[in-house]
Amino acid sequence: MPRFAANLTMMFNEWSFLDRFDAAAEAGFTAVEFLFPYEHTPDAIAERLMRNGLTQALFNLPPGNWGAGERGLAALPGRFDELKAGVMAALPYAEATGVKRLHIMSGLGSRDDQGVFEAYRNAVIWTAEKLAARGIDLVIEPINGRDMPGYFLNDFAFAERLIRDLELPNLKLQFDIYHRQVLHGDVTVALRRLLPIVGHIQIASVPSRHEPTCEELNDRFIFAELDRLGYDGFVGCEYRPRAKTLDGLGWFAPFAGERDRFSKTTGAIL
Ligand SMILES: O=C(O)C(=O)[C@@H](O)CO
Ligand SMILES: [Mg+2]
Repeated sequence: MPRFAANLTMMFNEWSFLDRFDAAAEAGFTAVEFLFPYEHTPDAIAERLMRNGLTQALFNLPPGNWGAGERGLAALPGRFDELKAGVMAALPYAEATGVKRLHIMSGLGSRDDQGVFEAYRNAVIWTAEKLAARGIDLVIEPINGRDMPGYFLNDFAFAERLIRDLELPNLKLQFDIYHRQVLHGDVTVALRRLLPIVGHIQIASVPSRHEPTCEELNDRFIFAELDRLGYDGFVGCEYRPRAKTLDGLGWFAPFAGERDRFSKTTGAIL
């Protein structure tokens, strides 16, 4: 059974950010993820995780000026110092939450521009090495251009090539099933092939990005396939609820008891 992580940026928006942890645990989630924790202190986030017995599955490194349209700094030549400062700013959050993987967003830019490519490659190498020393994986996620026009990392084959070429043991793929289907399709075969380099998975229905199990893909088949493949990582529920979050959790009901299957202290499957 997949270990689902509620995405607290998209789900449980009926609650204030910190109260979303309590609501997700109450709904049966054992893990959470979100885009950015940086408006809150590391201690405040850690306290909510602890109080609710939740595992922090993932969050993103600082993305630059999000409000001004920036979507990461890695591929932006001339912003390397700022990227490094962002990584350092994220480390106290990683330590407080115990998270084992962080997502680096590439930012906007053309993959055909050599300077942009080199900036991205260097940023990924520097960050992966910095995180390796702390036992944390770095994940990169191809994102489709309909949701994020101009995003540099918009191709699974490119991401795969980079990960395989760099041979950094803690550099992995964030396989967002929603983006994969919009970009290329062939979800199941891609999962089978790429699983050895996958560090995190996310799910939403296609094309609406609402709750899974109701549109283009047979999500239940994919969940069973992840079990068949022996995937033991998290599946982030990165979807926008169609209406109220709790009203849309029918798809999750068969999985909501999973919290009893994991040791809260070791994370081991019981
Ligand atoms: O958009 C997505 O998909 C993500 O996973 C985010 O982390 C980046 O916006
Ligand atoms: Mg995603």
